[in-house]
Amino acid sequence: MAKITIIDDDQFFQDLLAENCQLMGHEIFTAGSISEGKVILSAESIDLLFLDVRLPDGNGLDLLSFVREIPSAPEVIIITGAGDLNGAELSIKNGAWDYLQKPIARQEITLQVTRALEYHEKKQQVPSHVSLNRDDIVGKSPQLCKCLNQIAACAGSDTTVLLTGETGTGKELFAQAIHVNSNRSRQPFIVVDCAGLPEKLIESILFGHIKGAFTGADTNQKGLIEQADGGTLFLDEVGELPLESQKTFLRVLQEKIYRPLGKGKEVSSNFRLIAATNRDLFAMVGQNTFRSDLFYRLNGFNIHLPPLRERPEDIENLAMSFIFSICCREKIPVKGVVPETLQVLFHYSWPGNVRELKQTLEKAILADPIAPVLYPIHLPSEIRLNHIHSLVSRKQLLPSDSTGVFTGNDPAESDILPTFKEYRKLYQQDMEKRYLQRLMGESSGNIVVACRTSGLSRSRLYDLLKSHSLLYRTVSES
Ligand SMILES: Nc1ncnc2c1ncn2[C@@H]1O[C@H](COP(=O)(O)OP(=O)(O)OP(=O)(O)O)[C@@H](O)[C@H]1O
Repeated sequence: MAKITIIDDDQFFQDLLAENCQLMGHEIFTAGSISEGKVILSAESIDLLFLDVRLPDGNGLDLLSFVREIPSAPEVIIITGAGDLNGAELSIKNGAWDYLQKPIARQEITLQVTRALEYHEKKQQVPSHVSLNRDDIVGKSPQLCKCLNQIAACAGSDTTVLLTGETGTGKELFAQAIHVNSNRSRQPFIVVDCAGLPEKLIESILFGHIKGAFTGADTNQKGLIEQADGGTLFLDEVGELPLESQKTFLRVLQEKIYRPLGKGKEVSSNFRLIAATNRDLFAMVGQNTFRSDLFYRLNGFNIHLPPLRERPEDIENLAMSFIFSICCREKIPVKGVVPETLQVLFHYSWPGNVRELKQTLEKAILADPIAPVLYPIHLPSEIRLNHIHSLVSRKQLLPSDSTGVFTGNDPAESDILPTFKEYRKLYQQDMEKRYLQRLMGESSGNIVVACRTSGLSRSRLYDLLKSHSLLYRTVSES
């Protein structure tokens, strides 16, 4: 049994949430304001906090810094009304577990409580907890959390870090996060693109030169190694370095001294080294295409970033975050997404990983900037076709259950394409049924509340419930 606090001044919602969590076997503490909430949070060892944004004595998000200092480190689920999305996004970046927008279905509450408490329990088992500024890193799959914990463990030291993983998994993003979380964060983060270094100019680019060192050297030029002094040197795509250039790197990485071209004496630079590659450096050492001494110099602390297909739980969060940031950048209203679109994204294997997901959403949004919602039709055809093929191969072809209600499999994917009218009817029935289920759940069966929320007359609502065979114990008082 976990301890859950609900801070919300909406009595109806507070009761609904409390009842739901009690049924799950948890102990509930409720508060209607920030000040009442603080009293509970100080007195009890709380595991999960539901926090409303608009509270009578201030903005709920202001409580987050207080919550961060609580020894039990509760998970926080932000409750928002329409229009609070900005603050909610910010709270996620500040470590909140998730945010839910009212009205919220019971199933959604149950799922979030289960997941957040599972995560909280696992987190308690990690012996030392190091706080981490995760910046723009989105995702909460166990695989990603493991990498974040590794960052937290190594950021504070000067250990050399080797980031490995397929293209687009976020190696550069993680390298930046290590820098930002280190005590060098106020100093430069210098990227060396090892794949694009012209072999002939490599020494000049890395070590710099003084005026007159060679024809065309008209001024003194600082090299990347000097620029990284005091900060972090990030060797991106280090596996692409030709053997000859590897030798040039080795000495400066080992001894941190170098000689700018044309200069008589050597100079030193104090940098922290991070490298990244999508190649298997160990195998390359075996094939004599990568120097073993350089490999062991780089491989101080290895963080392997898993491909997106191995952590599909992150797809939805990444997609929502990208849609939000792309729409803000384009100065267009933030688009909604239908579950079918997420399903297509979910079933794709993303060989280009997070970068490909981001570019796909960029294309989808820009293809129809004024559409308020992203439908599967907005996605590139190869990704949609991939989804259709996977549906077909799983033989999910039958559209209806015994009541004739569309059950979630798309009839357009079945062997026989239905007429447009049939297709629309199946979809409409499914939508109606889902809406009514949620409506009645959130109204706790109160027919007056359900009519007010839905805008339906009492007789129309009864007719609809009957036609969908939805039997509810209804309450009539207002
Ligand atoms: N967990 C994440 N959260 C948010 N954005 C991410 C995440 N992972 C990757 N990205 C984004 O995906 C894109 C690719 O990431 P990045 O350049 O760090 O990948 P990479 O592994 O270094 O790729 P490459 O090997 O091709 O250089 C960037 O726009 C980055 O911001």
